[in-house]
Amino acid sequence: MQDSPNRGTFIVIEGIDGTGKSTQVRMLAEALRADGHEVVQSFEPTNGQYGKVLRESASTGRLSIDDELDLFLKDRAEHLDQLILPALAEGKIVILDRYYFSTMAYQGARGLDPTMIREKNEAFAPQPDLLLILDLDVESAHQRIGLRGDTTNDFEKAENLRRCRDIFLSLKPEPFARVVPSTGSIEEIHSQLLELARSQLKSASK
Ligand SMILES: Nc1ncnc2c1ncn2[C@@H]1O[C@H](COP(=O)(O)OP(=O)(O)O)[C@@H](O)[C@H]1O
Ligand SMILES: Cc1cn([C@H]2C[C@H](O)[C@@H](COP(=O)(O)OP(=O)(O)O)O2)c(=O)[nH]c1=O
Repeated sequence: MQDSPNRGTFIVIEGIDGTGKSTQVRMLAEALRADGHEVVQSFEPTNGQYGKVLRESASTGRLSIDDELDLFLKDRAEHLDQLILPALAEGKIVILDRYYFSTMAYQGARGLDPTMIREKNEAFAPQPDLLLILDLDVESAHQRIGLRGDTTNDFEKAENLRRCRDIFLSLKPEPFARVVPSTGSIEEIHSQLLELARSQLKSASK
């Protein structure tokens, strides 16, 4: 399936909240379209039947860890089936804002073993060709999204995100992963990501 000769290129952008993922996914997709590629951009959790339950749970009360993991897996399987794999089979570039590395990080930070989470995902979800991890300290990321860190809730969120960041950084040795510091300007980071994506596309076409 993923190894068909017409397969496109699968790029994933990850990082904790406020690192600039959605900004960079949009800019990267536009730049690659301007280069003449067909690009599909998407995000997880999706707006599909399982993704909706996950989004609603953020305001209606958090699910049990097992139910949460189960829904992220179902949402991803549906996303792969309906959008990601068909686009790759047609030779398109797919760019995702979050994928199973977010499950490793966030459900891992909540107490599950990231290695177990990875195995459950890789049983059905292909590895991306390029994983771009935007890295920023939790305080700066919080400032960008307007959290001040002066309530107990903010403090707990910060502790949790520090664990997420560490899990993302643990992926650094993977051959398909690149950690990009998200401390520069939006334009600077965009240039770095575009260069990495273009060199991936070049090596894939050899
Ligand atoms: N490199 C950057 N420097 C300063 N602000 C940024 C940068 N990248 C993004 N932002 C701003 O930070 C906020 C969060 O960015 P966003 O792309 O939504 O992040 P994420 O999708 O990772 O949560 C937005 O207001 C965005 O304009
Ligand atoms: C994809 C994914 C997201 N998440 C979390 C991360 C986010 O806090 C939340 C919603 O993701 P997202 O919509 O990307 O939020 P934001 O735009 O605020 O970054 O879902 C998980 O816990 N596990 C996962 O597998």
